[in-house]
Amino acid sequence: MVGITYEDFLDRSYEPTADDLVCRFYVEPAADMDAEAAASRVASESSNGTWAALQVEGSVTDLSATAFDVEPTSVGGDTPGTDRREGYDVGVAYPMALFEPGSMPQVLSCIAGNILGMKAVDRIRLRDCEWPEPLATSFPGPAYGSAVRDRVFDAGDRPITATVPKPKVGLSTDQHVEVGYQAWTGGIDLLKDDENLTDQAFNPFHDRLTESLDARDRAEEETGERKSYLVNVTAPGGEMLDRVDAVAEAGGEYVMVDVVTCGWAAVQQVRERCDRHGLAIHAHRAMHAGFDRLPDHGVSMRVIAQIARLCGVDQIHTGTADLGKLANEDTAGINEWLRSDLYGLADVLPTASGGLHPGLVPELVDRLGTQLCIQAGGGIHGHPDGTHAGAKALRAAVDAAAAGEDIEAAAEREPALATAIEKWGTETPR
Ligand SMILES: O=C(COP(=O)(O)O)[C@H](O)[C@H](O)COP(=O)(O)O
Ligand SMILES: [Mg+2]
Repeated sequence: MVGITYEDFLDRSYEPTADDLVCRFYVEPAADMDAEAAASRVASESSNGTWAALQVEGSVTDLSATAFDVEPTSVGGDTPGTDRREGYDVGVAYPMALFEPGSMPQVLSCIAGNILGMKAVDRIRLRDCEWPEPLATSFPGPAYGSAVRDRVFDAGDRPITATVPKPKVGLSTDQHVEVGYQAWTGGIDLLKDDENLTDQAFNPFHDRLTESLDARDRAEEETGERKSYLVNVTAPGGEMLDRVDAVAEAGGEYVMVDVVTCGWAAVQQVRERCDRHGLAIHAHRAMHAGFDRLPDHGVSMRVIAQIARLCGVDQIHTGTADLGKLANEDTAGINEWLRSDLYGLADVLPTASGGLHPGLVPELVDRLGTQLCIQAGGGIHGHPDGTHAGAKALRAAVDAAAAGEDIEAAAEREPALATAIEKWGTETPR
């Protein structure tokens, strides 16, 4: 390895082996770099090289990555707030031995580490990964994935439904639980905490957990349907694991984790702890847009979803295929990947959320299919007749879409749905 320079990390004739992790990047070289030099720097800095030629005494294991593909491409310009930009599609192959099996933080410190801030490139985005079997199967993957529809509920092939009480923070425990009860008895499957509700004085975690699960039991008895609660266990370190244990003790079926703000090491710990208890994991992706919103930089939502699947979440937010209030990246394509075979690891049930209401359900199901969790907050609690009516409206819209029935026909039977359609129509909110 004596005298190795970054040019040594480019080989256009290299053919990735079955054990290589292949990453696809979008790269805009710095003004004084050509595309091949920039691609070499990406492969170098993300594996075992640096900016300087190295003088190494003795032999070291060669863990160099190889930039094997550098083709002009362009991104952006097709969605509001993005400009069309010209750059390069760069393929980099990483040898398996570079990675610590089963450690997502270590993997990401290679493939999404220093290179994101490297001056050799003006922009760089990790767009996609092809995970080799030895690396993928060193992670547990989800315990249940889309099987939650049968294992936790009796939902068959219809989308499961969830709601997050609004306002997202500020409701007392009693108010929160009452909203949950009204939603459950109106037909919603899952009560869900919001991303910034954890253990605050106005609504403490343990009170909310036990009282919500009591209300769940009452709602199950009243409706004859199975119900569940996505309680947000997000917290630093051991406290989060204690909260996972508390959910199991209280008779919950799921925990919810803010996976990006927590970090992947924490998600891996939660996955391990949930395994002991047979709990499923719902992944909220708050902060993902800091990585994936710009098409020319960061880490794509596609890759974030891949990481989440390997770490073992059962459900994850992947957007609304542009029907809702938040910017989305290829929801349908990401959902397809989450369903695809990955060396026998379980799939992940995608959650569509963010600005949804009953009138959007037919188009949502048309674009994304029924293997879905459909979550509505404002689209339920903003119903003119309140939460219970809002829940009935969403459930009627979902049942109709799953049965291939027109929403108008369903609205004739369910007045709450007619009211929701009258209020919001089929408009996309902002
Ligand atoms: O609170 C909500 C939705 O509330 P509402 O239904 O009132 O819009 C979720 O946090 C967002 O869906 C997150 O976004 P994403 O799902 O895109 O990660
Ligand atoms: Mg939210």
